[in-house]
Order: sequence, then C-alpha cells, then structure tokens
Amino acid sequence: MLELTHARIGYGPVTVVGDLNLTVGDGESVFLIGPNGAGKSTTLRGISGLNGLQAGTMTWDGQDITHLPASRRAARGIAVVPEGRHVFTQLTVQENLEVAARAVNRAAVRERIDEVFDLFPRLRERQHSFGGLLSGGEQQMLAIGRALAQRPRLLIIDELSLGLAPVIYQHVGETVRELAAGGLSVLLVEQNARLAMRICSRGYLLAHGEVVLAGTVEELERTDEMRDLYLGGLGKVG
Ligand SMILES: Nc1ncnc2c1ncn2[C@@H]1O[C@H](COP(=O)(O)OP(=O)(O)OP(=O)(O)O)[C@@H](O)[C@H]1O
Repeated sequence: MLELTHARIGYGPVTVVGDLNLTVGDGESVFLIGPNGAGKSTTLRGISGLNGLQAGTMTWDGQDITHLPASRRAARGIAVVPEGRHVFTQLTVQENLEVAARAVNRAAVRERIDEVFDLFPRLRERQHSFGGLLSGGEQQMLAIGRALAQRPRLLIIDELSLGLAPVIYQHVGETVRELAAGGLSVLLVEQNARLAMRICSRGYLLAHGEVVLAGTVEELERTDEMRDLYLGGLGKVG
C-alpha cells in the first residue's frame, strides 16, 4: 500500500536518509528501529510530506504521491503522531479531537470522537480538561486519538513509549496492537524493541540513514544485531 523506492530524504541540501526502500502493506504493522540520529524521524517526515524527497518515489495504493503536500496525504488516510505528541495545550481533550476530525472530513465528527473515547476511556473521563494539564500518558493517548479521529488507513507513530512509564506505554501499546490486529496499517518508530516487536509483525533496522536489517519479527529476533543491541542478549521477545 505504501511504498518508498530509492528514497532520499534530508533537509535542504543535506541528505540524512539515502536510497531507502520501504513498504507497509495493507493491514500490516511495521516498525523502524535504530540508534539516535539514524534518520528514523526524518524518514517519517518524508512519508508524511513535511520533507520532500530529494530523490526516489513514493506510492500509496499504487498512485504516485511523491509530490503530494502533507495535508493532502492526511486526507488520503495517512495520519501521523509526531514525536513529542504536540497536542493543543490550550484546548480541551474534546476540542483537540474535534479539530483533528474536522481537518479531514466535517461529517460524523461526534461519532469519530466517541470511537476514540471507546478506545481510550481515560480520554472520555478527561474530555473537558485542557491538553496541557494531561499526564504524559494521557497526552500520548490524545495524540493517537487525534490521528485516529481522521479515520486513517495508515497510522504512523514516532516514539510511542518516549518518556512514559512502562505500565502506561504497555497499555497504549496494547491498544495500538489491537488496532493493528483489526486491520489498521501501522508504522511505528520505537526505541523499545520488545514493545515494537509485540505490536508489529515486521521491521527495519536503520543506521546512518540506511536499512541494515529488515525482516519479520521472527527473523529479526534471531539476528545478532537485534539480540545484542536491542534485546539485551536474551533473544526471545517477551
Ligand atoms: N532540521 C534539520 N536540519 C538538518 N539536519 C537535521 C535536521 N533535523 C535533523 N537533522 C539531522 O538528521 C539526522 C537524523 O535525525 P533524525 O531525527 O531523523 O534521527 P532519529 O533516528 O529519529 O533519531 P532519534 O532517535 O534521536 O530521534 C541527525 O544527524 C540530525 O542532526
């Protein structure tokens, strides 16, 4: 469904990611992992359209979207949860969701917000609270809820677990895993390999702007790189 071919992504004249080939199939959940500065966020910026491709192509459902602006990608079903969440701190939970739902389609806004509340009951409890007063975990739920309120077909999350306590990211991760199991396509950038491997079925290891390993979770967990660098030498995903 999403396919990047020989994609080169960077900032102005600077190239960060060179010659990237990456796919996320219909209903597939895929993670991107790699050390700091590997180019994971830059890759997501290329996919969401915030950074244009310096070379290569990107297709969505077989159509070339290489030059499509970010707003039009969202309308086609690509939703991004940025690193750092970026919820509107001066708007309530409900208003945050309304803005997101309306941005893509003005119909059935209430229905879409209720769907998000069903998924994250904590947000329903806090619907009248300002975004800025939420805990980190609640803000992450709201950031994911904002993306889901757009009824995407591909949900992209940059650093799901960042700054959250294990009990919180496991709860949020479980919800994302259920969404993926239900057929939503997911592309997850995540430092926590165990979490990424629990949610996703396939992954890419990125280093210095290049894919150095790719495969299914079963294939990746057998590699020395994943075992030594990300799974603490224990091998099997818990
Ligand atoms: N606005 C920018 N202009 C120029 N270079 C940038 C810019 N933003 C990021 N970079 C560079 O791109 C490289 C990759 O950054 P990126 O944020 O994509 O890595 P990452 O894999 O997401 O890392 P992290 O895990 O730390 O978030 C870094 O060397 C960084 O300095």
